[in-house]
Amino acid sequence: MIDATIPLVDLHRHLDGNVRIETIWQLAQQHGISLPVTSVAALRSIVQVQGTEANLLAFLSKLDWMVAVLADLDAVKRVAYENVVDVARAGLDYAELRFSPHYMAQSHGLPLQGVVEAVIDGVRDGIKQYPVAIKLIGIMSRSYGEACCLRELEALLAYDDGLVAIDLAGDELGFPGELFSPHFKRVRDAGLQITVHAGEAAGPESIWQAIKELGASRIGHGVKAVSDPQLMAYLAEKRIGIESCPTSNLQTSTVASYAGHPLRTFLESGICAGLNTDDPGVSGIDIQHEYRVANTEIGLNSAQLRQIQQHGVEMAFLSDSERRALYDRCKNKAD
Ligand SMILES: O=c1[nH]cnc2c1ncn2[C@@H]1O[C@H](CO)[C@@H](O)[C@H]1O
Ligand SMILES: [Zn+2]
Repeated sequence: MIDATIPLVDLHRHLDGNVRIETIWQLAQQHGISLPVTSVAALRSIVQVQGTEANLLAFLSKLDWMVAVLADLDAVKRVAYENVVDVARAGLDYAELRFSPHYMAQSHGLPLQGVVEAVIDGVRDGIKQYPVAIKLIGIMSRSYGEACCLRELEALLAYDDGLVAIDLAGDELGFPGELFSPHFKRVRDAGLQITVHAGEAAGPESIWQAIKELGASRIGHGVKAVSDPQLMAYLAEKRIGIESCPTSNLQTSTVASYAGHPLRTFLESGICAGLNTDDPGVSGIDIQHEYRVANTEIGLNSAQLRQIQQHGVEMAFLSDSERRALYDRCKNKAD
């Protein structure tokens, strides 16, 4: 199902949505943070989504447990490091890990720039020990408003050579993209790439806005694009990459069932769509799970799965030489 000759990538993966349950438990003990449960097993049942949530915001509240235990910068660094280990153990060749410094900092009032530095440090330590390639995407958490996102962006831009792109995530309905036009002007001026969560909770107009006003060259989720044929044609023509995350979409009730996921329609419309995990720790999944459901539930055949895998490499924020190196490494591994 997964082709060993094509690099396996995960481009939409929140590292602050992937804190290990055992790590939450240990950090809570270490820092005297009280949890509403008395065992690791019970913790799993409240941190991981069981079935589906009513909407995006209910799903996002699950991540709060993961950042509630980030009591100091060592904890942030640990989580970043463990994310690299998880990427390697999942059999991925390359991942883009995204994180929101404000979201990670807010529970314990950590310094924003310190958080960015700790994430970069933790990832650097991880890739010294594991044979994976990683790039980082900085997130502005829109749910905290424009002013907070500006501070968050400034902390991220202070380390712009450690990042490949900026994203906008959180409450898409409550905080529409137009509030963040000035922010993305700064991102474009800094020469970073842009991906935006759009068309997940809001409609196709949010995707148009992300592309035309904010400058997104990739879209996170983009589920609602299917209701706008003109947009579908535009996405295909301009090769705007769609970062699909089917299990996340099911768990946030963005789609009612896997069968109702638009991934197949994206492919059949010539759109460059790939498969990703979003918040693997919250969803309790890995990338193999997403390929499996794409096959058995969404109904993609093996040629389509291969195409999806290739799309991931195509839309990765890599230079052409980095992309070639990734293919070469993977080919050597398969030989
Ligand atoms: O599926 C998602 N949709 C929108 N926002 C998300 C999703 N998953 C996580 N975050 C948001 O990303 C930041 C942490 O990286 C937080 O703002 C969290 O709410
Ligand atoms: Zn996401």
